[in-house]
Amino acid sequence: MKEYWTALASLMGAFAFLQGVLHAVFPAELRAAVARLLGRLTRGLSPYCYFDVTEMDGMSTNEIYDAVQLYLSSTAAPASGARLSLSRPLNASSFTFGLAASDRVSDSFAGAAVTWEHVVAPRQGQGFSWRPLPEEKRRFTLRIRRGDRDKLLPAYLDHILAAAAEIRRRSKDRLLYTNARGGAMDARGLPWDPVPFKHPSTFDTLAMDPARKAAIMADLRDFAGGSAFYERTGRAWKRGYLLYGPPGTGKSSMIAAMANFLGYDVYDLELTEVGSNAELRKLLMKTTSKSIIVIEDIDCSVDLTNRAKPAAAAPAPRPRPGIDGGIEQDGGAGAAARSITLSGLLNFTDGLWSCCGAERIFVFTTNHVEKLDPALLRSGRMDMHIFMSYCTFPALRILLKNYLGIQSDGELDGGAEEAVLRGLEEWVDAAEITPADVSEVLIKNRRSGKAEAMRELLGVLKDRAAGKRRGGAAVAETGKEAGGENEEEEEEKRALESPKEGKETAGIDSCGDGHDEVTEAKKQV
Ligand SMILES: Nc1ncnc2c1ncn2[C@@H]1O[C@H](COP(=O)(O)OP(=O)(O)OP(=O)(O)O)[C@@H](O)[C@H]1O
Ligand SMILES: [Mg+2]
Repeated sequence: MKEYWTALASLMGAFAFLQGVLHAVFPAELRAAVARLLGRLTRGLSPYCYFDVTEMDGMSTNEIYDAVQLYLSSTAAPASGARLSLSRPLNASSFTFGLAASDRVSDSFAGAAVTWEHVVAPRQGQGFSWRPLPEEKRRFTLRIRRGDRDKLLPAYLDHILAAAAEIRRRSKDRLLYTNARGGAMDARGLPWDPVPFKHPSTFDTLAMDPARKAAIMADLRDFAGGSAFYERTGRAWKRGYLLYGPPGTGKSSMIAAMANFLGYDVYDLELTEVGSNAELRKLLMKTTSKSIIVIEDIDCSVDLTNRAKPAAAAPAPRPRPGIDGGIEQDGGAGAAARSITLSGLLNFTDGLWSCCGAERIFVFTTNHVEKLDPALLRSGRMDMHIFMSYCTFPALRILLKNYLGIQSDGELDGGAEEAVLRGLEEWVDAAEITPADVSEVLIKNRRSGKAEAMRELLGVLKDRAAGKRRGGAAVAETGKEAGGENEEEEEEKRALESPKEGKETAGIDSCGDGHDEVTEAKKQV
């Protein structure tokens, strides 16, 4: 036994000596070349071929990497002993399984077995870069048999991309992206910050006229399933919606309902954070398909009334980190080139750049549609103009259902409650109350029981209608003093005599078929 240990020790000594000599005699480059050659030889003899899916593709993120990660976490079977990393993004409702570094999972497709390995290596030396890169290099390596290559590629990758898209759509968690960093990119080359989007608004809870709601839902359904139609007609697969109306009528709630209905992510584009048309284009290019790109309060964001000249009166974008990480100063000679113009925005929604992805919806909201440039409202840009009106009786019924659980008249106890409901029907239009205000009253009083809550609401409606009537009379009086009443004011006064006749109609105007005009909120008072 002793001789055995002595022989082993001298063998190891000889090996260490030989290694020292090799290192001294052969330079590092030569040794690396030999290692590469050996690697190539063994790969040449191997029955498998390998494909790397890296996390970063040059300076941008690789969509296939994200898709593979999502697909593997839900479908592939971890090899025995594999380690899965578990994570849950802040506020997300479910866990995400990921493959830990250097672990493998197996999968099969079209009768062929494949293996995925997750390889994580530290990034060596950042080198020169406009922005910091992730500290680790990550990639998935796909191993398939040489004979299966034609059968699997590209069909297997298409399958993974489709499956990942479906998983994303099914998952309850939408993502809400914001561009709070201006155009500055993060380490993965994205100018958008995602947070889980869990807005509970749906078309069921949205208070608006059921016929109009059904029309919007049908339009969205047609859009989402319209891949063949858009291809056949040569149209870009995108659609624009303009939501307009007073504050608190449900414009933002409608956007959330749209996202939840279609299973799309939402990009909330803050125009005041965007310094130039070029930056706007970059933001657009970094949005994914199946998404809703929202610009809220478009009339307040930037001055968009003149196509030709840059936005001189626009709120000045604040100094912010530029794309290359430096601080951009606004003002001076380059300021004009660094502001958003109407034509820049039109290109964003309608120009060639708007087609750099598919299945995207643009939604603009405003409280003052009359302030918008007609060019922005032209058909093809905003295909559907949706007026979000004050609360009507059908909308009020939905709020009564949401907050008090009143589904139908049959649930009301006979005379008294029924009478209050009829009172609500009679006064709701004249009160010109927003669904937000109705919701407030119902939330405040819901603990006192439905009868009491409805009575409170009726009181509020009557007070408001009386307030409007007083306001209207004062206007009429001023008119008289100024030289006589005109016919319109006469009519207004007459209408206020009876609340039922003072009614605001709401309209949806689908302009996709060539109508140019915005449906105005017609006040028939
Ligand atoms: N049509 C509606 N249906 C259901 N709830 C509504 C509706 N409109 C408003 N609400 C309620 O009022 C709140 C405010 O509504 P929302 O933010 O959607 O209004 P908005 O039209 O976007 O207002 P703003 O113009 O000020 O942005 C919502 O959280 C929701 O609870
Ligand atoms: Mg809003």
